[in-house]
Amino acid sequence: MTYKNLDSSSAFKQLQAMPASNLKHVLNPARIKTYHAKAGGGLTYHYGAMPIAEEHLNVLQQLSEELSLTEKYQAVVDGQVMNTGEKRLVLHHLSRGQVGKPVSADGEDKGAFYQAQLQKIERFSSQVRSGAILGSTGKKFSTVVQIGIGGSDLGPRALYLALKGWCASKEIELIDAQFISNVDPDDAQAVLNNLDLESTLFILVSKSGTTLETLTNRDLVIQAIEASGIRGIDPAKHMVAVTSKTSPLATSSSVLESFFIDDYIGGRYSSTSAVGAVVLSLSFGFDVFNSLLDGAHEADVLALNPNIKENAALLDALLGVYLRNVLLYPTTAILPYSQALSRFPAHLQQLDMESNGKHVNRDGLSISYPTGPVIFGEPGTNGQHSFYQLLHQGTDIVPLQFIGFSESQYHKDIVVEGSTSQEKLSANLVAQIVAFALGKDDVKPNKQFTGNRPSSLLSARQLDPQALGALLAHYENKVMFQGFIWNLNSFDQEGVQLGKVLATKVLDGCKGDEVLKAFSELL
Ligand SMILES: O=P(O)(O)OC[C@H]1O[C@H](O)[C@H](O)[C@@H](O)[C@@H]1O
Repeated sequence: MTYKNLDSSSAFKQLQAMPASNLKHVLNPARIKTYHAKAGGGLTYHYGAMPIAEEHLNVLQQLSEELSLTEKYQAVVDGQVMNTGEKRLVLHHLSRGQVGKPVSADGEDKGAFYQAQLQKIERFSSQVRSGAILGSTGKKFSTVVQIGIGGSDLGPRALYLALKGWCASKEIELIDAQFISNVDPDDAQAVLNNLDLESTLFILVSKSGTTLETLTNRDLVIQAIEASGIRGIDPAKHMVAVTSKTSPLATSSSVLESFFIDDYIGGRYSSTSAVGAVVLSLSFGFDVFNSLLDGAHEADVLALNPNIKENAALLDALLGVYLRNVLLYPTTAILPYSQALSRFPAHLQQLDMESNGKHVNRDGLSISYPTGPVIFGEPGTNGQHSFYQLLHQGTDIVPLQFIGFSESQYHKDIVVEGSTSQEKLSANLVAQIVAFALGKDDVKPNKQFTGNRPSSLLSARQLDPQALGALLAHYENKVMFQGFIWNLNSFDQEGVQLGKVLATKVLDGCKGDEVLKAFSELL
């Protein structure tokens, strides 16, 4: 298996020498019907509006082989140490099914460990949902509140919002979930204001068990419960923990129950582990969460295929690198035409930018080509009335990743002027792809659309648990493959440490650091 920097790849040099296809000339119905690949969970990845032709795809296939991309993925799922910075295995795929060989570490079978945690979560969540486990004053739990930040917040929150409507439409009994993440006390207070504490279960989630924001919010919540004056209420009976066995939280006796993850699942990859399992199983029931795992596993299996035309995540990764490293586009927008995916772009921001926002390769050596793009996004059509102006006519070209579904979740809709709202939503999505690709001439310069602006589309019939699981895994695998292409270690995040260290110094009175002191006096 070869590890080398992208700029030493002969396929990459070949790609750089090839002119891009102009979408204004190549986009046609036949191409749209041909350029797609299955992405699992009923999802399809469409790449007809990418500025490439068969020649580019052939060279991208060579690039994939030259850089041993699927072999590296195989090494991940077989349990090799692929997080080189922290010398750890990378096992998030195993949290939703076995893709490679059985993996043992720390003297245990890791697949069995994740399964055992899932079984424990299944039991606990069904006992809470049935009322077999009650709050300390005898009330049934009707709300759960996840306290966590980063990967312990963004993914689970995005998935909760994504499935709430689908579950309601299936008449699945919902336990409402809320989230506290920011150390800004107003975040916790805004959630606490509307809670009936007697029927609330808090889920304290921190893999490390040391994150300042999360521990502070835990204390804030405990104090609020103690100060509530509710007779007989016991904070310990209203809190569960999700953490790693080695964390300081693991031995805490002040929780009702603990669920475990381990150091081999990074925070931003932890939505399919206990980090997402507890809140989603409590809210929707374990079966819904299990279907999400099935969709993710299906996408993981597809991602092993060495044929890039049959491997949506790999192809998306390669096309993304083409846009970033050959055409030198610095950003990517995530545009879900689904209100339920309102927090999905925020999750992808962490997933992508914390994984691949790196300037040294996996061996710690400087690299001289661009790596991860800036990721941002909002649901359509809202974004159309906001930042799409720049996307259509700005001086930077921003590659676009559309996500869309032909059916709504609730199936409640109205016909106005001959079309349903869902049809209007889909029509807008299609219109945008074509407008970006083909543009429009006009005698007035300010009304001209230059076009040739690339996009892709991930689509499915409906945003259901399988499609959502596959969507999540698609992006995790895309980011992983891009990390391999850039020769990065995508699984550590040293870039977030400096700010944490300096914030501690500020809290300690800056200890001789004049600049920190000067700034801290401003607030
Ligand atoms: O789950 P925790 O250990 O509390 O970590 C929460 C988050 O904080 C860190 O600063 C990392 O940048 C994130 O990757 C992580 O997800």
